[in-house]
Amino acid sequence: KEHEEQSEQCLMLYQHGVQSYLENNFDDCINKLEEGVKKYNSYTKALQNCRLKCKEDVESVDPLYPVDIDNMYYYEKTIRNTLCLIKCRKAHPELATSPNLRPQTERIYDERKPYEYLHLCYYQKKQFQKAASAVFTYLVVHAKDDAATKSLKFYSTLPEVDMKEIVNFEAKDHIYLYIHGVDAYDKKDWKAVENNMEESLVSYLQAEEECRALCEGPFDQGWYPDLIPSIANHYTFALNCKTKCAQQLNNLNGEYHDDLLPSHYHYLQFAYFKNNNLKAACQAAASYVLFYPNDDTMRSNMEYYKSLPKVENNFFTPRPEAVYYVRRLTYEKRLLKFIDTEYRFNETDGAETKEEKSTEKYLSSYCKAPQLEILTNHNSNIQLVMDNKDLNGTKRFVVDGLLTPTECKTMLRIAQDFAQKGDGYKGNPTPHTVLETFKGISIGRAALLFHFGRVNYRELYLYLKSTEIAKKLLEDNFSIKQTLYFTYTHLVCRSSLSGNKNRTDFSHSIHADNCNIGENGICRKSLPAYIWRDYSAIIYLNNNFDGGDFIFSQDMFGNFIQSTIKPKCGRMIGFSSGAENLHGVKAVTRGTRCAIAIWFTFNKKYKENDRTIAYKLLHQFMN
Ligand SMILES: O=C(O)CCC(=O)C(=O)O
Ligand SMILES: [Fe+2]
Repeated sequence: KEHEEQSEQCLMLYQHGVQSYLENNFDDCINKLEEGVKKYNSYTKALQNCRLKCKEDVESVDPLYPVDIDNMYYYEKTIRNTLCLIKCRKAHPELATSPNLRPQTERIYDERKPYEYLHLCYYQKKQFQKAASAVFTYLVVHAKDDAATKSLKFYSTLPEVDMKEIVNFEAKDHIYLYIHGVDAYDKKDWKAVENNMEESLVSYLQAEEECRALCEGPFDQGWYPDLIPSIANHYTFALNCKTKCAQQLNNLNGEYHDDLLPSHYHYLQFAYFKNNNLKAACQAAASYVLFYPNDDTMRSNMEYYKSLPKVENNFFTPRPEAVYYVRRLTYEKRLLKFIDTEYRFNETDGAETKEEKSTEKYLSSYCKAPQLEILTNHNSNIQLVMDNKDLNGTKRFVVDGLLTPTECKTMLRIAQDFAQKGDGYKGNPTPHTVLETFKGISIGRAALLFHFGRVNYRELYLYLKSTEIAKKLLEDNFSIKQTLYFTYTHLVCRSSLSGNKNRTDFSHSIHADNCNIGENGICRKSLPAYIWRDYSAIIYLNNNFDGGDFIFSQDMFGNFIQSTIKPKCGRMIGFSSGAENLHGVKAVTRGTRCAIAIWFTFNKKYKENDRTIAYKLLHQFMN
């Protein structure tokens, strides 16, 4: 259909291509996938061009009034820019009919999925060289893919395949220019280094602008914030996307070069020096140190240049594009850091109300979320390792293997990057003991960070999935028939502030999760305790710290310890939240101990609404 959305078409072409492959229809597979890639690339190219051109166009127009009041220059520009974008879209057939690609479509093409099948179809049609290049293109983005690696190895043994001719079909211009530049450097062809590196630099910066332009797409706020917050939210979302562009560009055919952009200046300063262009050499050196101010090698190069008779002080002016780049980068980093640390979504409203300070306030208007059924299909590596008897009590158990080491690392990364001091405990950074800091990130905050693009969908998915498995394990082990609801979920880390191994205080003193132990030892099920909690689960993520054992205790002072559980990645403790399960955490005397703590309730009123929002956001994203 002619008017079918571009996004639909790209998606369909991919799906049909894969289907054709499965049906052994290899010609059709090649046609569909090639066409999909072509369509996607020409669509994104057209979109980038419009956005970049319009931005440039509005810069050169005089404003309607000669004085800038109330930031009106800025808004006038956005209004002009919008007009320009509308016209530009109209002028491009592929942009006119469909405003935007769906995230699912973007993911398929950005992750080079078509090449995963395309190479197999090329192979079947005996187009071996193309097959090798296609699988190589796929490998550039999926370096660890086993099947693809094996295929490339196999193709390279075929007599029809010339290893030197294997190319990355999706390489941006700077990739091969840079590679040629490095080759020229090895061959001491300084003029060629100069040319290739200068060209590569221009291409790199251009590619980065294009990538950034693609980030200026739509953003579903999901609710209706005021003018300023909606500008801020949308901008943050785009900004976060933009900061990831360098990552893509630094992938040099599968090898990741963190310093790809600055290294251009490194090569250039040397080439210019060899070509006797001292001024250009000094400028390149000065540009390099903008990125790495403390680089000893470059500093001493500059000292050496300074000592040369013909060199003047003003030679050491960094190049304008480098100055601009580094300034922008610095500002953007500061802004994102500010957002990460200062945005608090959880003002407290007193412990008597619900414990959860709901994300709902910020993402209101979300209601019924479709459940993602895949979530509870867990692997069979989970094993019961301790039961009531082993733990000396009732309604408690320990399982291992809930998370893999990689999954633990992912969760730890979220905690490291985004946990806030005292989260879940009214912002108190040391709620349990002054000798440790306590940081947390609730499922609600993770969902918001995902919404703003700071946490990716795999991470949020893992957070949800692991906690869903915990729920299933509780239900199975305790044969729970009633509907059990999540009431609060947070990922918390406790970090030691004192190396004293003889500490006698607790990281978390002995308590029950749903009542308050009084002087008389009786646990009162009244507010401000979290009386609605019925079950508790703790999933551990690491063991590279000292202390931090979990204990079940008969008394509130820890004089009669019933059992001790050492945290480790993938271990989970499940127990009922009442006085029958007094427990605590021994002091953490070195390092950081992270865990996901989850509470459940039978009382629907205390259901964790943030979780519903998280599902809804994830669902939207995946569809
Ligand atoms: O982190 C743990 O092992 C237990 C934490 C705990 O008991 C709680 O947060 O209520
Ligand atoms: Fe507890």
